[in-house]
Amino acid sequence: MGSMPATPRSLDVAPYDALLLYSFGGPNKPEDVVPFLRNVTVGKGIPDARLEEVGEHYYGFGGKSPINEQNLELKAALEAELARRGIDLPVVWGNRNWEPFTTDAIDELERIGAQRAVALVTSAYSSYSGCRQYREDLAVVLEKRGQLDDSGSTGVELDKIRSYFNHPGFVQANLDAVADGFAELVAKGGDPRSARLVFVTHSIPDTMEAASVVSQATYSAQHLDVARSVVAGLAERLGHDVAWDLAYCSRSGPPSQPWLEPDVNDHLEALAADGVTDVVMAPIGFVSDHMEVAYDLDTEAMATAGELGLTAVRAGTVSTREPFVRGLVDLLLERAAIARGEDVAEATVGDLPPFRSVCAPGCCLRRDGEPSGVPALCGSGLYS
Ligand SMILES: CC1=C(CCC(=O)O)c2cc3nc(cc4[nH]c(cc5[nH]c(cc1n2)c(C)c5CCC(=O)O)c(CCC(=O)O)c4C)C(CCC(=O)O)=C3C
Ligand SMILES: [Fe+2]
Repeated sequence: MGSMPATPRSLDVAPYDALLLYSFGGPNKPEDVVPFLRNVTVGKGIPDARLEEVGEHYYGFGGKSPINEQNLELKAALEAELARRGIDLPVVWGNRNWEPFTTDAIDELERIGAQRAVALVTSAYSSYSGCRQYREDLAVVLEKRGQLDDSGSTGVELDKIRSYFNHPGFVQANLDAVADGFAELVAKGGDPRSARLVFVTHSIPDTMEAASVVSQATYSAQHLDVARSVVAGLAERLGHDVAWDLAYCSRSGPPSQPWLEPDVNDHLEALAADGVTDVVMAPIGFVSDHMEVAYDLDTEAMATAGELGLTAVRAGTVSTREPFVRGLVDLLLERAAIARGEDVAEATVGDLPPFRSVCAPGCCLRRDGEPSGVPALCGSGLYS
């Protein structure tokens, strides 16, 4: 992966007095599934048939998503890494769509006396779904609590760590996971030289993809950048090149609405038709093995691969891999230095710049040129 930029030297987290680990949330038991799906889809125009289908995915796993336990593991790993470096900073966990909800997390920040916290969202890429929606939910919840005015929060102040898809820690952890995936393929009797590496991420509507360019490069371009970095590192480790593609999973929305393609199942079919026999799927779009991975990849895409007679392996997500967790703490220190007005080197790998710590006007809207009218924190203005 070439030269790795040095980690920030200062261990100063001022002006922050808490880290908010901010995630999507998921159901813990069957009775949670419908209310959770209602929270996720309010005002989104997702067809009922799709919702029933997604509900079945959750019921198939006992009505419980693995995402909450995975976030607790990440929280524990972050706490351990902070302690290892001698950094004293409480970590508070909250979710947009399930318990502990955003408002619970803000209660907790108030309880511990936090004045200014920094949010780390469990989405590495920038788009409406991975960036602005998190920022909007923070603002809307503060507004409901009567803690928002034109200048932002009147309670605990909240900043955000930049989209970290091209941070060395995230890329390194993905490279390690893909290399492990290739080792598993070999153990299964596959041929790493002829295997196809299929990077996978969550599909989004084409309109959301187009709007995501304001954040410095589109959602798909961000993934291609990570993919190229991982492929370069993998070729070094394996001693030969590997052919690769980017495919998408978890499409929803009406069929009339175009979303990013190819779908991973269609893509596996096309590969098999082309004579490919071995595949490694790498879910670089997700930070842990939550339901999109457990169902859409491990259940559905693996079944497709089986029907096609492919030897297939699903590589791991970054989850609590050491380079990822270390990188997140580096990003926290970087963000703190930026908040203090210091000149910091923002580490990246690949061809794209470090993404902004304070989102630009019009960044990551749902659709191009359509301001939502919904306030959002951590940007250049509450309604920009
Ligand atoms: C880019 C992206 C990420 C990655 C970034 C990030 O991690 O944030 C992500 C993550 C996740 N998506 C998740 C679940 C769902 N996403 C849905 C719907 C949608 N996702 C979208 C995009 C994304 N989603 C979009 C454009 C929609 C259409 C509606 C809308 O415009 O918002 C729906 C509704 C039903 C359906 O349509 O599938 C569900 C249930 C879970 C929880 C999994 C668990 O429980 O383990 C997680 C981590
Ligand atoms: Fe989603």
